[in-house]
Amino acid sequence: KKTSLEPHQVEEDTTISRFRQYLRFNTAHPNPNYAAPVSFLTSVALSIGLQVKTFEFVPGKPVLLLTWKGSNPSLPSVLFNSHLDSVPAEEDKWSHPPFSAFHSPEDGKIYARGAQDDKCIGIQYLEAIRNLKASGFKPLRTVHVSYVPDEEIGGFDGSAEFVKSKEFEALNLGLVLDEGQASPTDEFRVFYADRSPWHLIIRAIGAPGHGSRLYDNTAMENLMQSVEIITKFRETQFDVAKAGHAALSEVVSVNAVYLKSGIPSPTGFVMNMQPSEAEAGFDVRLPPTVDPNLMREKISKEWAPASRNMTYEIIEKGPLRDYKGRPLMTATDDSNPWWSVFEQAIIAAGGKLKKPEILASTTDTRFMRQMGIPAFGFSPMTNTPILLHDHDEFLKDTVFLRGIKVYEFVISSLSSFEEASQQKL
Ligand code: MET
Ligand SMILES: [Zn+2]
Ligand SMILES: [Zn+2]
Repeated sequence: KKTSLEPHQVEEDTTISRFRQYLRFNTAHPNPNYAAPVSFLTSVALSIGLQVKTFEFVPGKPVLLLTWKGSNPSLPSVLFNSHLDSVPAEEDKWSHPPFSAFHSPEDGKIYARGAQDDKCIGIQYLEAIRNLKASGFKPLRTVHVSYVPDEEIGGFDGSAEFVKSKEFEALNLGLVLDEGQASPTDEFRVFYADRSPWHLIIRAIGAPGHGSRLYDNTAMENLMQSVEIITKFRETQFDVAKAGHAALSEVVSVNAVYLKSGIPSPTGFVMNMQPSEAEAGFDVRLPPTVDPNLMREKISKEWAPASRNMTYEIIEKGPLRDYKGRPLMTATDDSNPWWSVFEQAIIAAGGKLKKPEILASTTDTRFMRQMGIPAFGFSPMTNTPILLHDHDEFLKDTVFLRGIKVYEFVISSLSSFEEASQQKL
């Protein structure tokens, strides 16, 4: 096979075909197909010679666990996690159907919902293990690979159940790797914390009346005042980041995702009636450094004050603190011996590593960190635009294949790490 050509210019690699096969399962919410990808991954895992177990902590929501036993299984093991599910895609706004995994012969881009988030790593883990096995490598520590459901809707029936199980405890984990985010530059990105999501719903009520009247305290007026206050807060946070005082992931983000009011009519809305109820929904993300109680206070006093006939609901999507009450952060200094092993593995793979970051979005690592297990977020995608949850999500074949090489270094280094004393967390 000619190696001077880019992968998309030669007959398609079987590795790429497996990636595309995995991408073609429609795992989008609200009805993700879990059975088919789990059976596909199972057969790939068996062909590599991994042990396979499936758990259903919640019926119909499988957790697939693959195991490559180490020569010293009494040492804490390493887990490589990814999620099976995807967010939906607005198909008519995509250049190629989101579950077709179109592979462009021109530039090697593979288009699919999940190409970056996060089916790439799900296949890369397996291909890296396949290659390591073929090279004769034997891990010292046991390596586990897990595929979990429902991450995109909060992970409550997935990782949250998994980490509470006796099966999870029996894994005796020393370290977890999970998804990260693409890097637009040639530096790899690694994440030591996530922001925690809150779904905030604010509701206003007010006197209804004729659409022509000017009077005080309508539901819409109450709601829109709050929207203005929240927009100002959003600006202050954004300005801190724009001024370079913090990364975007180090401030609180609040983004309106819906506004709901009006009295429906067959042609739209009744226009000459002022509605008596109005509601807005926001995606709020809190960095681990922020005090959630101060945010709660702000919401109740400024964003949805009872004095303006407002109520609110905060739906906390997961834990904010670990089992000892500490913010969910993994150390990236000498206090965490895994850190330098990981860092060295990237360097050995010929990669450059950006300073560790807080992830702007949220992953299942918060459930692992909650248990006191160190976890890094990492998806080896350099020179790639950040397209998670966007239209035309893609990953270039060459980037995907390089990621497998990177994981060969990462998996072999982490699983060979000898240090006997375990990090005390
Ligand atoms: C609703 S929990 C968060 C799930 C998803 N990974 C996100 O960051 O949006
Ligand atoms: Zn993801
Ligand atoms: Zn996602």
